[in-house]
Amino acid sequence: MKIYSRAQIYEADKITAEKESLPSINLMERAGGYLYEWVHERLQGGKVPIKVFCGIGNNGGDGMVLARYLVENNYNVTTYVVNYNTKRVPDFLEAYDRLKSVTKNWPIVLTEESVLPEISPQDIVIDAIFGIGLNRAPQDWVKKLFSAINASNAYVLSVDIPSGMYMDRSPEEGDVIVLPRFTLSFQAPKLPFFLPATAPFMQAWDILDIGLDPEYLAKTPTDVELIGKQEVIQMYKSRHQFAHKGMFGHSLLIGGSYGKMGAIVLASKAAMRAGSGMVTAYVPQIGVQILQTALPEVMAETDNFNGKVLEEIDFQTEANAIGIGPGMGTDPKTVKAVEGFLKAQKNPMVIDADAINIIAAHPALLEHVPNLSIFTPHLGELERLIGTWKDDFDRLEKTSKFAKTHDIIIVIKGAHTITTHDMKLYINDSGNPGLATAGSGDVLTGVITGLLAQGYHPMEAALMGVYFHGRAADIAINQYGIEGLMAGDVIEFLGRAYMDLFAKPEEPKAP
Ligand SMILES: NC(=O)C1=CN([C@@H]2O[C@H](COP(=O)(O)OP(=O)(O)OC[C@H]3O[C@@H](n4cnc5c(N)ncnc54)[C@H](O)[C@@H]3O)[C@@H](O)[C@H]2O)[C@@H](O)CC1
Ligand SMILES: Nc1ncnc2c1ncn2[C@@H]1O[C@H](COP(=O)(O)OP(=O)(O)O)[C@@H](O)[C@H]1O
Ligand SMILES: [K+]
Repeated sequence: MKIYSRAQIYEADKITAEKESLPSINLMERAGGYLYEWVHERLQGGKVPIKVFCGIGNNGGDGMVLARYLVENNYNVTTYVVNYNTKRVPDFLEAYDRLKSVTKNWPIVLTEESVLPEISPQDIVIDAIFGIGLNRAPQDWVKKLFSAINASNAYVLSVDIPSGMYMDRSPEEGDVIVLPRFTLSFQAPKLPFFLPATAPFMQAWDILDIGLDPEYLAKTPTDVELIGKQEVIQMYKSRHQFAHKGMFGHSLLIGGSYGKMGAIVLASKAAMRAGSGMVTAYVPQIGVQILQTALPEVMAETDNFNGKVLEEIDFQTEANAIGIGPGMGTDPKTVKAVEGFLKAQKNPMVIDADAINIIAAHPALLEHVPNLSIFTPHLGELERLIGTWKDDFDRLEKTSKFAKTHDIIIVIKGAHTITTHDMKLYINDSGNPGLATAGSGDVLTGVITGLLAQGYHPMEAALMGVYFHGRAADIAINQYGIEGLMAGDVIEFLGRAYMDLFAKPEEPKAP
């Protein structure tokens, strides 16, 4: 699913109005009408007090239209104009006049001098104060209103985006954002809904299709995309009846060290479950027995030393894809081995954990990393690789520039893992906090390597791998719960994640 920028949303608004040869107030009427339908479906005429807070821009206009419908349908509504600016936009003013024409209870105008209204926990608050147009800090009295809404315990419904949330920067000290129970966002989700500093404000949300021009939406390329089942189905290649293991590639997982063999065991097993035809693990000698006992399906290769870490990376396996890093450690001998290994590589590979740390500490090695290689850092590893950042948006910009400069793919792991390549961002839509457990990153490395070995393009392998990893965890928590989930369980549910791609949605239960 595409995620549009603010400029693209404004453009879509404009084109829609032009194409339909209708004044833009009609689009606002439509948006407000859909908001009303959503609210009415749930309230069914109930007399709960509804307080509609409207700004003086287009977001406020949407709120005014909703308020008018509520008044016309005899709801118990009080409307407020949060008059944070003297420049009320024309469509807002039109929507304001239309509301005044249907009721004697005109909206209450709030200014810096006003006493803010009492909001009780029994109220429903409609937050239509700021939309995607917020571009500077609101005045203190407006922030006080946000805080009062948040402190009220009322049910808060935000229109389009919680007021106070920016489209292009994370909150800073002193910022206040409305914390809604639900957000109804127009047409498509917005980027901050998925970023660590702002996603916590999106406890529940849905998209309201307000009929923006489908042609514009379809043909406009976006810098950001949300990757879910529909996108992954299009990448997936099914197997034919006469398939044999030679067709699905040989994965080589390099890593492990004394006390950390589990990481490479998990990665190797995950590569098998992801569908790799064959898997070999390249581990220090002390790890061979552990690996072969744990995973009879996986072959082992080892170096010519007898130490606790890899001292050499020199293998016979003719691998279709290599994943390096899990459990490897950063011993100086291993660093030397990785240097030698990287210099000999031509094909894209998966670079994780300590392999990232080694490259971060020796940036000259980046020059030897094959193009389209997939780095899978968590935030700590990412910071070592690219340096610090100011906020979530700055991190995305710096990471995508770094990936572009070195022609690599970077998978920024986290609650919504974001993959970047060629200045585009792909946000993953699966996964849950059960994955915040030791070893789940090693599993991801195995899955992506296994997909790469099967001939998927590195971008497909990265996006599908992240999706299946998260989806497997989503299915697995039905059995293990979020707290109980372990990395190994995720591997066991990878097959179910594949099957789920084509699962029919559940039939509605008979009444
Ligand atoms: N396609 C869509 O998504 C549609 C969007 N519409 C609505 O339009 C909204 C965007 O409207 P606007 O661009 O008018 O913006 P907003 O209504 O979000 O903001 C209002 C205005 O306040 C100004 N402003 C920003 N920060 C301020 C601050 N701190 N203090 C004082 N003034 C400030 C801005 O310049 C802006 O013009 C969307 O969020 C949505 O609710 C609808 O009208 C219909 C269609
Ligand atoms: N709260 C969360 N929601 C969804 N996915 C998560 C969450 N926390 C972590 N993950 C995922 O779990 C994995 C953790 O990887 P990593 O930090 O490398 O763990 P480890 O080093 O223990 O293997 C990543 O794929 C990450 O995206
Ligand atoms: K809002």
